[in-house]
Amino acid sequence: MASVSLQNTINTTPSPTSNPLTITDLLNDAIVLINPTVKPPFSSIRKLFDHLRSNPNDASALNNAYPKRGIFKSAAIKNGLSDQKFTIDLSPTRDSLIPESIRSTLAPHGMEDILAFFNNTVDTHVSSILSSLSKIAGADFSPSHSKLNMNFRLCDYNPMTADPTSTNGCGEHTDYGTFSIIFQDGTPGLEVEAPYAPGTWVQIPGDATVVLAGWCALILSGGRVCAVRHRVRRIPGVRRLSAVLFVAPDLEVKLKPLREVGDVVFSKEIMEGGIDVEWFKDVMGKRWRWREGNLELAKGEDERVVQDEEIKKLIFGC
Ligand SMILES: O=C(O)CCC(=O)C(=O)O
Ligand SMILES: [Fe+2]
Repeated sequence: MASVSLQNTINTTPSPTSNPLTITDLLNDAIVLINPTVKPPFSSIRKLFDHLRSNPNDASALNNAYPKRGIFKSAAIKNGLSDQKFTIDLSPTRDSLIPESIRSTLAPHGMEDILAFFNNTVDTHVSSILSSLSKIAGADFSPSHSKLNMNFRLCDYNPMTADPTSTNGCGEHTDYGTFSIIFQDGTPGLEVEAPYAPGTWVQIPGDATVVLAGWCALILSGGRVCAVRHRVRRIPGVRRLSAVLFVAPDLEVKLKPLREVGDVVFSKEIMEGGIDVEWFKDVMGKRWRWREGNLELAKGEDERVVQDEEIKKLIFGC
């Protein structure tokens, strides 16, 4: 993505001196930093996580509103190998399934503020980001995003997990959808891989709000938009909160380039439009739920396969 405003405070691993590229070179085309008009209500986010952890009945009632996957995920309490974080996964659909009685129980614990924040962010930012992506792609993204397929995620990188010493907050991955907006509470930890220097991780300042693109944007744009790998490193003993808005194409959209392909070679399946967003989300979802500790793989499924490698095979055919 274009026009990245990067400060000198961004550090890379390995250190910038060992790399001939400047920081701007490293992340240009990868992310955009925005100055959001609406700030996340981090005190409400903290309150809601604390409430759900100390009131298991309310947590179960919330999860029963969406029994397919649950809403409050706390596998990291028991699993020291998964991502060491708790999450609350909301969406407009999930929101509409939460019974009034649970909503009013959770309202004083931050829920209403949080939903209002996400709805406000959608109204303020989504269509302008879709227009920017359309410009970069040279193709209109709005028809494939007419229903606004979105998810709202809250993350709590809490020191009180099964492995308090682990630095793994969120393993490296690329989001499946079109773009994600990541809001942070001021605590660093988010790192982005430089697209033209694989293996070089750039630390994003903790107060930055970042827009990064996912696999669907790369495919729809014919390779003109980068899908950006990122991860979160935990600082042991330090709590970090984030709020993420994920935007993806409508579920029935065929995932193929909207115009002729740029410098990228896509698999036959992609070029023929054999994969739709719903199927792709399902395949991706299985891997990320495993990484997050919320899914056991079936016997014979290879736990060592890295999510991004599997997905690259599907998209690029090798
Ligand atoms: O917490 C963050 O800063 C990023 C989380 C993330 O990348 C994700 O949940 O996909
Ligand atoms: Fe992500």
